[in-house]
Amino acid sequence: MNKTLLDHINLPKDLRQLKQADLPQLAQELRNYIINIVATKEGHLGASLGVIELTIALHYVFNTPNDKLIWDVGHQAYGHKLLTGRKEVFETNRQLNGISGFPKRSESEYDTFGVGHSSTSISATLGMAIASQLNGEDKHHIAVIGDASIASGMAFEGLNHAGVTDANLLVILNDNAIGIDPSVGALKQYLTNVKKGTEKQDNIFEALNFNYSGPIDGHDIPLLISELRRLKTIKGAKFLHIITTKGKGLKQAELDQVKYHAPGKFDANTGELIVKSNANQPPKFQDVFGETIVELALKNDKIVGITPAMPTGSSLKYMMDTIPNRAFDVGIAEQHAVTLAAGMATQGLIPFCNIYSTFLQRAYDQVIHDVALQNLPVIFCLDRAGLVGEDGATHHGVFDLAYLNCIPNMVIFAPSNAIALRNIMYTVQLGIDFPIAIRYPRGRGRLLNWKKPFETIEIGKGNCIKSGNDIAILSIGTILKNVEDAIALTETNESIGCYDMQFVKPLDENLLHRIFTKYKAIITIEDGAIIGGFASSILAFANTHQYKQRIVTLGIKDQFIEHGSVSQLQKLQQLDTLSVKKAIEELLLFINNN
Ligand SMILES: Cc1ncc(C[n+]2csc(CCOP(=O)(O)OP(=O)(O)O)c2C)c(N)n1
Ligand SMILES: CC(=O)[C@@H](O)[C@H](O)COP(=O)(O)O
Ligand SMILES: [Mg+2]
Repeated sequence: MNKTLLDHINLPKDLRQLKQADLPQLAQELRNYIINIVATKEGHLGASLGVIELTIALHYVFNTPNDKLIWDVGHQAYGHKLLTGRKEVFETNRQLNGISGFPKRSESEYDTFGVGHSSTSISATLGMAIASQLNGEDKHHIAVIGDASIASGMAFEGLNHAGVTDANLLVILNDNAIGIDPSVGALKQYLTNVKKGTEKQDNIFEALNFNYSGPIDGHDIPLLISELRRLKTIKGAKFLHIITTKGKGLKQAELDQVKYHAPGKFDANTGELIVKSNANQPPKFQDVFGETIVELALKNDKIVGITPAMPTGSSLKYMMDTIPNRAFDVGIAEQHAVTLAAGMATQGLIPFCNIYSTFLQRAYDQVIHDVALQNLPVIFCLDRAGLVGEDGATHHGVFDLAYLNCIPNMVIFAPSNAIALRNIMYTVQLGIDFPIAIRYPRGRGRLLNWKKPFETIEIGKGNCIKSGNDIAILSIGTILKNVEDAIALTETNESIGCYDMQFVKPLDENLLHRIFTKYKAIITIEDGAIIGGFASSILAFANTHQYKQRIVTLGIKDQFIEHGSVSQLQKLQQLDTLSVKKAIEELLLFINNN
C-alpha cells in the first residue's frame, strides 16, 4: 500500500519538511484519520475537523513546542495530537488508560496547558508570554479560541490585561459562528457584522489595543501560512480572526453541527449516525429535567430556565422551543447565569438555573455571594453530577456535594431516580425560601414509567428502602442502584438496611438517630468526593452525637479521576456493585469478630 504523508509525520519537525503544496493533501489525510477513529471510538468531532488547516499551519510556521500553542477547551485538538506524537495511540482516545480527549501537560510537551473548561487560553497564554519576557526568552505564544468561548468573561479579562502589556502573544479567534449550540449574544452579532463587512463599526479588538487582522478564510492553507508568518514578525498583542466551518470535510457534520459536535458512533464512509433505538429505554435524566420544566412552566408563569451554553446537553432546549421568552441561553457565562438567576429571584421569578456540575465550579463566588448569602430561592439543577466517563478529569462532577455542603442556607438534594427528580422540581416551584441544588448524573436511570402524578417531597427527609439488623447503608443519589444490586447479591440480605437519604443538607437527623441507635455499623456511599461531601456530614453527625459505630465511607477518593467508562471508573473507585458487596461482607465480618 502507498504510504501517506501522515505516515511520515510523527512530530511537527517532520511536518516542516513537507512542501507547502503538499499540505492540503495532509489536511485531507488528517481528516480521514480522525473520522475513521472517532466513528467507532466516539469523541468530539466537528471542532477538530474545522481547524485542521489551522493546526497544520500553526505547527508549520511556529517552532512548537518551544513556541507555546494553547488550545481553548481543547476539544478541537485531535489534529494537534496526531501531529505531535500521538498518532499511534489516537485510537485509545478518551478510553481508560488511553490518551485524554483534551490537551494535557502530562501527556505531551506540545500540550502546554491543560484544558477542558473554556475560555482559559488567553490568560494562560498571557501568563506564559509574561514569563518569557521575565526569563529573557524570545518565544511566540499563541492562543486559539472559539467564538463561543471568547464571549466568556474570563476571556475578556485576559484580553483586557493583554492589551496593556507588551507581551508577545497572538490570539486566534476561530469563528465558526457556533459553540455546541449556535452562538448567542451581542458579540455574536458583532462578529457576524464584521464578517459581512456591511456595517462600518469600530473594531472591538483594536479598541483593546490588539493588532487585529482578518477575517480570513481559515481553510486556506497558503493564506493562513502567509498571515501567520507576517504576524510572527510583529511583537506585542496580535489578534487574528479566521472564519471556519465546524465539521469541515464531512457533509453531515457540516449540515448538523450540533449533533456532530460529539456524534457518538457513525459510519465513517457515509457519515450517517448509528442511532440506538430509544424504545423501551428509561429516559435520560436530562430529558426528565427538560420535559418536567416545560410541564411545570406551562402552568406556573413565574418559572424561568437558564443555561450557560448547554441547551441541547441539558435539554433546556425543550423549554426554549416551547416558551422562548422564559428560557435563556446566556452563552458560556456560568458566573453571569448564577447572578442573573439571583436577580430574577429577587423579583419573584422562580429561576431554574441548569449548569453542569463541573462548570458551576466557575461560579462559586456567585453561588455564595449573590445567592446563598442573600438566601435567594434559586433552583440549581446540576447536570452531569458524579462521574461523567470519557471526558475525564476536567469534567467529572464529583466536587459539587463538597463545595456546596459548606455554604450556609444551601439545600442539597440528590434524587435517586427520575421520579424523585421530577417531584423535587415540582416541590420547589411551589415556593421555597432558600436556594437549592438538585444534582443528577449524565445519562439514563432505570425507571421506564416515570411520568407519574406529581407528589411533594418533604425538605430534609430521607427514605428507608429496606430495613435490616446489622449494617445500615446510607446512600445519596443514583448510586443507590449499585447498593440495591449489591444487597440483592449478598447472602445475609436480612442484615442490611438501606436508606435513600436524598438530602445532603439538611440531613434527616431524626432518621439518622433511629439508624445510629439501631445498627451496629454504617456504610455511606456517594458518587462525589468523600472529603467534604455526604460522608463528612455523616461523620460529623456521629461525632456530635457521640455515636461510636464503625463508619465505612465509599465515594471518590482524594484524587483526580481520569477518563474511562463510568462503570470502569466506578470499579476503580470501589463504587460498583461488586465492590459495594465486598464492603458489606468485610463489614459483616468485622462486626462478627468484635
Ligand atoms: C466553562 C465551560 N462551560 C461550558 C463548556 C462546554 N463547552 C465545551 S465546547 C463548548 C462550545 C465551544 O464553542 P467555541 O468556543 O465556539 O468552539 P467550537 O466548538 O466552535 O470550536 C462548550 C459550551 C466548557 N467546556 N467550559
Ligand atoms: C468539550 C465539552 O466540554 C463538551 O463538549 C462536553 O464534552 C459535553 O459533555 P456532554 O457530552 O456530557 O454533554
Ligand atoms: Mg465556535
